[in-house]
Amino acid sequence: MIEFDRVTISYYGATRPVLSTVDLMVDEGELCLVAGRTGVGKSTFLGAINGLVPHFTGGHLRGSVRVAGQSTADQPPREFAELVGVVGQDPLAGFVTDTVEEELAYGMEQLAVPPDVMRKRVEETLDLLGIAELRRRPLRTLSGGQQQRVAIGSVLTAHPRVLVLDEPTSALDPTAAEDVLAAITRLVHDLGTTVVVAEHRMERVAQYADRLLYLPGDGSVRSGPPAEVLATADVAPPLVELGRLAGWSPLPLSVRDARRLAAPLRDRLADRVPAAPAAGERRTALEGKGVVVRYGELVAVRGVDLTLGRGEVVALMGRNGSGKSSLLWALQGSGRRDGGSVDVGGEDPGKLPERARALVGLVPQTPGDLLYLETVAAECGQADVESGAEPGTCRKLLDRLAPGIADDGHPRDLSEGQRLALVLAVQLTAAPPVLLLDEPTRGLDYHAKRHLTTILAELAAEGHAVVLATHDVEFVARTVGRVVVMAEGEVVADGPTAQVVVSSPAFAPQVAKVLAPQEWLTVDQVAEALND
Ligand SMILES: Nc1ncnc2c1ncn2[C@@H]1O[C@H](COP(=O)(O)OP(=O)(O)OP(=O)(O)O)[C@@H](O)[C@H]1O
Ligand SMILES: Nc1ncnc2c1ncn2[C@@H]1O[C@H](COP(=O)(O)OP(=O)(O)OP(=O)(O)O)[C@@H](O)[C@H]1O
Repeated sequence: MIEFDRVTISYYGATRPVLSTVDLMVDEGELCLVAGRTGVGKSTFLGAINGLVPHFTGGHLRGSVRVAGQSTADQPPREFAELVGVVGQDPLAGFVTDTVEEELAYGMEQLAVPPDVMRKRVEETLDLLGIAELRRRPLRTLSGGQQQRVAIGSVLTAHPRVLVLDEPTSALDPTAAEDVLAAITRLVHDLGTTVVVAEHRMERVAQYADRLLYLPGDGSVRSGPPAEVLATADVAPPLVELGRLAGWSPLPLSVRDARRLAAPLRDRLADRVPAAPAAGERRTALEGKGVVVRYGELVAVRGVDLTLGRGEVVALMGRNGSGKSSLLWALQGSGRRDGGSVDVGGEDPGKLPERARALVGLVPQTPGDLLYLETVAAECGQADVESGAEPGTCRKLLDRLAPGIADDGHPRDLSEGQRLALVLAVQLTAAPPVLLLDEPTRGLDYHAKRHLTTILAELAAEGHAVVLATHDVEFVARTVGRVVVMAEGEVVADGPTAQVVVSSPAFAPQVAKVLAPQEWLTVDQVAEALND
């Protein structure tokens, strides 16, 4: 169905090609997971399938890419729309209409699908993605995860023969991610749709994949059965790491497979307890009382009380649309706040717009909005100057999160994960007393996330308070000491990580599911216990 014949892709100014002489065949009805470290070229690879690369992104392609026998060189990407449906990394950028319903119908209108069929598919898709209530909503008023659902829905309705998805679950809550993947697997089984999906959170997709396309970073693409390729890949989901640690073969890709192998490991761990983080006496860094955020009739945050201690790293979790981003912006001070108070060291950031950024930093869901200079070096230099940090501070942080980014590159040309890493580095350089991060792991590989965990722990040790709104349960398990869960604008759970996540079907990390009823959260904890 998809055929790469000696494909080499280079961007201008780059020292080496992103892909080099790649030969590859993907059969009809296969579900392929594309994986590799941040910035290796996953989006470039996906873009080549419908000709977006190089037609829209610039760069140069040698060799040929064919889909269902048609070459991408001969036709512009829009001619491929009937054949290849694409969901990009930034849903908002891909929207062409104003409301949810219009967006779901748009693709079908272009293909002249009869109105009665169109109606039916729109209804099915609204239900499938749990967005029926949002049907008349303007797209720009949706939460990040709601937008991502619409973006996926609008492509599914057109029933393309090939579906290309770039990090399709990065903004979805764990349950929604499972639903979307189930819907996609159904298309593969029922309609023979061919699916190519890039995803950093491999734990969400690996078990559904027929094949793994792994980009090691040297321009090649390694292709094979997921468990086989993962045995040596330098990115792997927690289950695979646990399997490597315990010596399981074949490596498990689903929790169910892992549980079957796990009895001996549970026995070895039976008399150990996971090391618990020490919770000391903490001075308050931020106190929010009765915070309310309204958008017209809709109350997004309903009188939330939240106190953050200095030295705390806290995760804010909860379904898409439960009010996490709204709460973060209200706490930061530049977002809406229709009631309640926020106190940071005796000041209210909402009443001091010019001071707000110095008191509370926020990395938004679309981090690129914060970048406005021409080069990576200029952004880093500016961050050092503005924060009074030693020259080179920001660049060092960036290198820990995403190594190898050129100084003279334009932030616009960075991969999604690289751009997020840059914005994180800028904010971490400023290091205000309170730091709020909205979904800070999109586009980041497992190594980058490990470094982020360490950097946040260092900040906490210096007395900063950090809150991350996230759906990345694996990142939460290794990074935070406390989890706050929101539902419909209210806080419904607040406590130590293990207590909140272990027994939750949605928020439990893979290790907890495999080793339950024991309360292990991460592979590192298990490794440490086995070494004792
Ligand atoms: N339009 C462009 N011009 C110049 N360089 C680019 C362009 N697009 C991407 N690059 C560079 O090419 C490399 C591959 O980028 P790509 O977006 O394909 O990576 P990725 O694996 O999808 O990354 P991520 O995991 O962050 O999504 C990166 O180093 C990036 O900086
Ligand atoms: N500008 C707006 N106008 C109207 N409604 C809005 C607006 N911004 C957000 N909402 C709604 O408020 C609710 C909370 O949105 P918010 O972005 O805070 O959720 P979230 O928990 O961060 O979601 P996600 O996990 O998807 O990012 C959602 O139902 C959303 O559709």
